[in-house]
Amino acid sequence: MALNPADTALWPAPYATGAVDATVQVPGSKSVTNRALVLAALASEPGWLRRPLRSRDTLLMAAALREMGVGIEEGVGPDGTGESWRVLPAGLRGPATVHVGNAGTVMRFLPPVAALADGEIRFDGDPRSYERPLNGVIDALRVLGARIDDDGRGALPLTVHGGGALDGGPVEIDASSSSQFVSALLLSGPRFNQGVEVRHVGSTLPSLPHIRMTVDMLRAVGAQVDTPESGGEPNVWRVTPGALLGRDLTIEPDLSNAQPFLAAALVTGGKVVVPDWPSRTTQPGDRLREIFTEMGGSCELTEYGLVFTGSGAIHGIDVDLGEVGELTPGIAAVAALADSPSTLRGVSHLRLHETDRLAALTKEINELGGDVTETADGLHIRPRRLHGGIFHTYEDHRMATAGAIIGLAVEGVQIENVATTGKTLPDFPGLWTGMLGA
Ligand SMILES: O=C(O)C1=C[C@@H](OP(=O)(O)O)[C@@H](O)[C@H](O)C1
Ligand SMILES: C=C(OP(=O)(O)O)C(=O)O
Repeated sequence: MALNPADTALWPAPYATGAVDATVQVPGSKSVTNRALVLAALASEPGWLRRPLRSRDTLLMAAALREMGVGIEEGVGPDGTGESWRVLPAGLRGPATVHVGNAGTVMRFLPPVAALADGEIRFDGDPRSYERPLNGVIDALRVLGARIDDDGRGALPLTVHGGGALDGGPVEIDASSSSQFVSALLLSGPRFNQGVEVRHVGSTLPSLPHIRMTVDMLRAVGAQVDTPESGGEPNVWRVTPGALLGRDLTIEPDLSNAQPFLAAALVTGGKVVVPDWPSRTTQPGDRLREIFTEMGGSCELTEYGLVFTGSGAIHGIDVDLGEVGELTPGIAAVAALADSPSTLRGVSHLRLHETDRLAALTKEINELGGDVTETADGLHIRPRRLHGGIFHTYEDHRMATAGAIIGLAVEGVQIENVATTGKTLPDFPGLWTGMLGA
């Protein structure tokens, strides 16, 4: 999936001439879709995913599983919608090549699956995927009995020599650079001969809601999981070996991708409704209800969805985003337009995301006239009057949506490569202009 030259084109971010008032149907969650695909592929019977996200990250996940022998069919489910995938698990096998793009979920969740396959599975991806940490998964899989060839950097590219089964058992990892190391081992854990016991021995552990999402989804397909929250030791997760059920799962809207639309209500003093906002969820984006309320909005969660209203005022915030790191770019964009300074903390691991997000946000907001400084673990943002200019995105979907938020309030912002939003949000420009009534 090489970039095509049009991807580097500039997209004039729409400037809002008034308050937005829109209902935005946000596509399915990347994190839920990619976990559901893995769990369905490892199950002992077929399953359904309804309203799955079809974006670059999830299509790469589906393509990789198909490469390893899993059937994933387009389907019309019992609810009559055509928006379904039917997953038919099969004996996982190589030889196969998996292209991970720059999807953290694909590069981390699939090596354990490949270790269960019969044959050689080669992993490759975008240039940035070579720089993103994978050592936690590679080292752990070796301890658990897998044979992996890599170039010694603990990163892509690599080859997993699947032996058809894996011993499993106890393993220690340092997941301070990505919670996805823990999720990856837990997701395949029920299929390891001895299950798995993952002990995080590093300093901080980011993105805990995403680990809870993994645990919840494992339990929903019949796995037995012991966690620190269920009375176990701190930082230890245990998965018992056993068969997984095929389920019929409707994917929730992606609440992190709802962020730019809620931000639009905040920035323009308008109103945005997101239908089907779940009343209970492990998605980190649910924290936006609290964070964006503190920044000046108000929200009401109804049976229909979330109604979010801006007041016309935008306030700065001092907040630890360690649990919800993927919300940082959108919060930084709103903070740059606020009436007081902000401090975003607990997100040093963002330097190893799609791009170095702390450096990228600092540079791009400052080039529009802002005053952002990087700290050891986050950003200080002092709002200043911004001007138009090019907002570079570094092939990072959340940089592009952050730039679009600023563009609502600042005339003349041009987003480089807005197509990069396709990593998790198909047709972002269409949804954005639709929201603005264009
Ligand atoms: O498991 C997941 O689905 C994710 C976990 C988080 O990763 P990190 O823990 O690496 O930040 C998050 O930032 C990413 O967008 C999705
Ligand atoms: C960090 C992110 O993605 P990934 O799953 O590639 O880690 C993200 O979506 O913000």
